[in-house]
Amino acid sequence: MKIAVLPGDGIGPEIVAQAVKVLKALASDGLKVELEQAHIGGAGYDAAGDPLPDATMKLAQDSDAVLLGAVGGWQYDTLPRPMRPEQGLLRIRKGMGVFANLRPALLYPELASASTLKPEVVSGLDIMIVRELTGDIYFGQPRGIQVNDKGEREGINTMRYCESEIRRIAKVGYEIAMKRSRKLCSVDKANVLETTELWREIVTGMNKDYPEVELSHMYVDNAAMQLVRAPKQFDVMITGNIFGDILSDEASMLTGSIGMLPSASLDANNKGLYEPSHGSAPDIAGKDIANPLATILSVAMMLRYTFNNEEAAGRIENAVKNVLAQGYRTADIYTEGTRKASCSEMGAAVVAAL
Ligand SMILES: NC(=O)c1ccc[n+]([C@@H]2O[C@H](COP(=O)([O-])OP(=O)(O)OC[C@H]3O[C@@H](n4cnc5c(N)ncnc54)[C@H](O)[C@@H]3O)[C@@H](O)[C@H]2O)c1
Ligand SMILES: CC(C)[C@H](C(=O)O)[C@@H](O)C(=O)O
Ligand SMILES: [Mg+2]
Repeated sequence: MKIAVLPGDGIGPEIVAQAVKVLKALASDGLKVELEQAHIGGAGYDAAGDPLPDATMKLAQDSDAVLLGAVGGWQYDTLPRPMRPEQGLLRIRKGMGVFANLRPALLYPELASASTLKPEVVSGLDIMIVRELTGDIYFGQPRGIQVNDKGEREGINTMRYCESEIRRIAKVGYEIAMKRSRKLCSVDKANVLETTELWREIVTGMNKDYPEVELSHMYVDNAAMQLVRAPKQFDVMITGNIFGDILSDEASMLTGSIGMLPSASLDANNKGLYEPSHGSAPDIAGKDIANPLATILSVAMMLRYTFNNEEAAGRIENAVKNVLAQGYRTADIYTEGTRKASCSEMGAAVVAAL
C-alpha cells in the first residue's frame, strides 16, 4: 500500500516524523507500506509557489491514503487568499472528495485529570463527531470581499448544502451509529438558517431507513454548551463543515488536549486523508514539545478504515494506551507525578510499546 506523507508546516514535520516511525516499525514487522513525501501548505508555497503543488495532488491521487501533518503559519497570513496554506488543505480535501470527516473524542482513563473538566464529567467519554468536509460555507459561492452600493467593503461567504451532499454524510452518520450505540444527534441551526432546515428535513427523512437508530436534533449553540455540561449524553454527532470544525476543537479538550484528537476524512470508497484535528501550532513549532499522539492515532484510523487492518490499528491504539499507563506525557497533557516526554520521546515510547 502506498501512503503519501505530507508533513506541512509548523509542528507538522515533527509530529509526522513520529507517525512515520510507527509505520516503519510496523513495516519491519511485515506490514507492506511504501511512503512518499511531498509538500503542502506553506511548505508547498515555499517550494513551488502553490500551497497544493500539482505534484502533491498527483501523488495523493496515486496513493491509497494520505497522511498529513498540519498547515499554516503567521508568515503566510498576509498572502493573497489562494496562496495561503489553508487553501491547499481545502483543495486537497475537495480534490480527493473526502466528504466524511470522522473525529473521535475518546478519553483515555489515564488522562481524566488532564482535562480541564472534572474527571467525573469526562471519564468514559467516547464520542464520534461526523463532520461534513467538502461543502458548507467553506466552499459556497458567492464569496469574497466586494464594494457595495454605498461604497463600503463587505465580506461575503455563502452557507450552502444540496440534498445529495446532506444525504451522503447522513448515511455515514447512520451507519456509524448502527455499529455503535445506535444514538445519533444531528447538530444544526434550523431555527435560523434554511441550509440547515433542509439538513434537518433530510436527516429526519432517512431515519425510516435506519429505524433502530434513535435520532435527536440539537441546535449548535446548545450543543456547544451541552458538550461541556454533560458530554457523555452524546455518542455519534453529525453536523456540517463549520459547526463540526468548532465542535470538534471543543470536544478535543474533553480528552485532555487537542493533541489527542485524530481524524479520518473518507470518500465514498473509504480512500482517505488522515490528519490530526489540530493545526500547525506555530507557538510551539521547532521545540520538539508537540504531542504526536493525534497523528499517530490518525495512522491507526488509516489502517482501520482504508486498509481494513484492524489488527495493526489495534496494535497502535494499545501502544498509545500503554505509554500513557507508563506515565509518558507531552507538555500539553502533563500533570504532576507523570513523566514529561518530548515529541520524539513520545514517538519512540509508542514504537517501543507496539
Ligand atoms: N488541519 C490543519 O492543518 C489546521 C487545523 C487548524 C488550524 N490550522 C492552522 O494552524 C495555524 C495555527 O492555528 P491555531 O493556533 O488557531 O490552532 P492550533 O490547533 O494550531 O493551535 C491551538 C493551540 O493548541 C496547541 N496545540 C495544537 N496542537 C498541539 C499538539 N499536537 N501538541 C500540543 N499542543 C498543541 C497550540 O500550541 C496552540 O496553543 C493557523 O495557520 C491555522 O490556520 C491548520
Ligand atoms: C485550517 C482549516 C482550513 C481547517 C478547517 O477549518 O477545516 C482546520 O481548522 C481543521 O479543523 O482541520
Ligand atoms: Mg479546525
